Amino acid sequence: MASDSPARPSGKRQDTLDWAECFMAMAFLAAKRSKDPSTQVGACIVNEDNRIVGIGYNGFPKGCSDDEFPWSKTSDNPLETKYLYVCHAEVNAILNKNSTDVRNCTMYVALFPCNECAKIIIQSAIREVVYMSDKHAHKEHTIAAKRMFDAAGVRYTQYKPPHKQIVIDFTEIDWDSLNQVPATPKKDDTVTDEMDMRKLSLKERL
Ligand SMILES: Nc1ccn([C@H]2C[C@H](O)[C@@H](COP(=O)(O)O)O2)c(=O)n1
Ligand SMILES: [Zn+2]
Repeated sequence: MASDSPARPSGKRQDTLDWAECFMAMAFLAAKRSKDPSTQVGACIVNEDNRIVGIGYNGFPKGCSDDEFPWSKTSDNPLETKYLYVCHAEVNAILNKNSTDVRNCTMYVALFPCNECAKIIIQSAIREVVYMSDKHAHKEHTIAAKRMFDAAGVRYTQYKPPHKQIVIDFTEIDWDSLNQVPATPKKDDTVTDEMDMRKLSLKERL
């Protein structure tokens, strides 16, 4: 009798993330890099073989310092708000692509794309957008984006996550070995190795 007979399950893990959950989680993880104090958006582009070909989050363009450009939402002077400078997550994900193009790909994104991103999504031949939140559905930029997606044949579907949270636990694999510091360094010891520095600060916290 074959060992992988349906009558005898192989014993594989059942509680893995499915593709959609995994890619949406990647988008949310990328969003953690955003310096925007009010809204952090991430996007993850996946090809037809379920390979990730681009990831991005909202932020200022290269060379435009996060510390110098404004993060405000409002100001008497529009030049002092973030809106004139920030690159949206969707555009960054497309620009960050590690393949020739993103033709026929699917974009997973935390927030429904605006009209400007929709134009770029369409022109780059992305075929599907899977989004989590549609909180700006009533706004013109979303209505215009949907109008363009409908005309261009880009499908968009809201993702309903099966779980409210996914926990990433750094202690799962080998936390103990990180905490094994060979010897307690004396106060005046010079620690040069980056990992040793981490061990030290971990140990200090214990
Ligand atoms: N689909 C979207 C929508 C928005 N963003 C970015 C642009 C801003 O950094 C932020 C929105 O700021 P708020 O007006 O909520 O303070 O999110 C994006 O990347 N993709
Ligand atoms: Zn946008």
